[in-house]
Amino acid sequence: MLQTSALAANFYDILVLLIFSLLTYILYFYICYFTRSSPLPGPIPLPIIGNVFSYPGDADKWAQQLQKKYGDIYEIYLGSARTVWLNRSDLVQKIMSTSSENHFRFRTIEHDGMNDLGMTTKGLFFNRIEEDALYHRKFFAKTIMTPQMGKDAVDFMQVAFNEMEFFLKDYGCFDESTEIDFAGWMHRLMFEIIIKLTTTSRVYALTNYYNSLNPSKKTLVPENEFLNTEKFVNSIKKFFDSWVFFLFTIKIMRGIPGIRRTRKKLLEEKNWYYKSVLEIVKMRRGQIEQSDRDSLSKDMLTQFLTVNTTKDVTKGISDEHYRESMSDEAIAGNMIEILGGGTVTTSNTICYIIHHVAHYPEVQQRIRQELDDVLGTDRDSKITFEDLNKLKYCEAVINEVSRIWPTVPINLRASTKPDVIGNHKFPANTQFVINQRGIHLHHQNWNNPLEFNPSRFLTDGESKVHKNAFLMFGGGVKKCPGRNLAMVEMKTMMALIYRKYDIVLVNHESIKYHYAFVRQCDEMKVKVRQRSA
Ligand code: HEM
Repeated sequence: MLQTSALAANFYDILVLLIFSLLTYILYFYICYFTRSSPLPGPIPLPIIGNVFSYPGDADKWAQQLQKKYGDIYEIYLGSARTVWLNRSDLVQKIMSTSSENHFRFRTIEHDGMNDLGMTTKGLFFNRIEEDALYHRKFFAKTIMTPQMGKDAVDFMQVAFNEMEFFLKDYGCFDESTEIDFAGWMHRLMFEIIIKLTTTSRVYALTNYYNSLNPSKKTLVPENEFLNTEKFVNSIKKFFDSWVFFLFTIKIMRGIPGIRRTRKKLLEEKNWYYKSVLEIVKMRRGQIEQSDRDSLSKDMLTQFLTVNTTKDVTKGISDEHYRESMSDEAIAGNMIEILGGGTVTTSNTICYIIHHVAHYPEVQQRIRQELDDVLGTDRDSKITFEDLNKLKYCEAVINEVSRIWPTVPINLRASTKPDVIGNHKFPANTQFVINQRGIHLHHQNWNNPLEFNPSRFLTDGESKVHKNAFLMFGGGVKKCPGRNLAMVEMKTMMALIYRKYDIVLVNHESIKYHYAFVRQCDEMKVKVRQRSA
């Protein structure tokens, strides 16, 4: 009896101590919060979890809601980390500067979520080893950014598009009643293209997709490294889902049972993707070892694999810091980002172009006029890289769709030095969130910002006036290194589609998508017809 009451007293003491500690912590938290330097408008955070309880699962929607309520600069706490959200072009000027003095060199501050996902020591996107990331970017400059890459892309896009046409015909897609998921085909097409351009391999992603839709008609696929392209394409989509999960789900929440299961699944998926790419890297290394240097292709994967070896096919990529060859793990880390970046961004943007243009017949008419003028009236003629440079209106359409409905609506940057932005002082290691869509639709930057008007991007349009008001590819030292390739791919695709086909949307109203850092089109049902006019 005595023991029980002693236990109860102990329990009571512990409870009081816990409550006292908790209250002290809450008091301390709010004293720090209300006396913080450079306070900005924003919702009052809760201790430990900050403002994440009001995250609606879509950072783009959240950013627009918050901008309406708190203006062009506000703060949000993700857990205990303060993040500063910027919504006007002049506020991002320093971040988007191309000067070598730009100290906004990382996407995030030290981030336990991205560490958990294994992204902060590899690749480019979230790599916090600055020298590594800068070095990896050099490979883009020597491969993806070159005019030769653009030329190869135009040529191969036409081969892959012909294959897709073949399957669509066989699928009965030109019949009055057949609907196809345009997004599904685009994801496979762009995956095929980026693999071919960066590794020289063919992987037959369209054939595999066709087989998956048509189990009775198995078309044979030649032997290749990426046999399971369906799994690859789905893993790439999940890879981007995992970015958002690990960015916005704070550590303490990742331990809660249901959420812990999601974390586990996403990690498994990412690990499958990484390991599968790693196997391909190892296989290619084995092939290179058996080959003469002169017989090697100069694709991106071969450049990664041979740099600083006796079979080096790169031209001056290595620098004073990098005298070693690149490890298979580092190469796989780069490749998963390149294949991911090269697949989901362009394929989704093409879907959004089709969706928007379908609502503006006069825009479609003008696209066709330009295509007829530049490419002639033979709708099967070969398209060249030089032709694409003349497609100024098509380029304006791509830009206008991306202004109104950017595929990457929100961007991230962390400072490495103290700085002043919008008259507010921020210490080093401040996390900034750039509301790219908010900037694209800001009335201070654009006339009638909600109006869909591609002409604003023509030479005599208004777009040249506004610095940093258009951030389709981001800007500054981390600006998208795939941008030239992406523009070539999208213009080629527009030419291939609009000169020959009418695409009829099944659902005119809304786009079925979810936010995964990239806005991912989940499905876009369309009917495809031979061009009528
Ligand atoms: C429509 C197509 C595309 C869009 C809208 C797009 C958009 C973007 C944006 C907004 C960023 C962030 C830039 C910044 O932080 O300032 C980015 C980064 C990046 N993109 Fe793209 N991108 C596209 C195509 C591509 C392609 C085709 C590739 C690869 C072949 C690619 C690879 C990358 C990589 C590796 C980064 C990370 C750069 C770094 O962190 O240093 N992107 N992209």
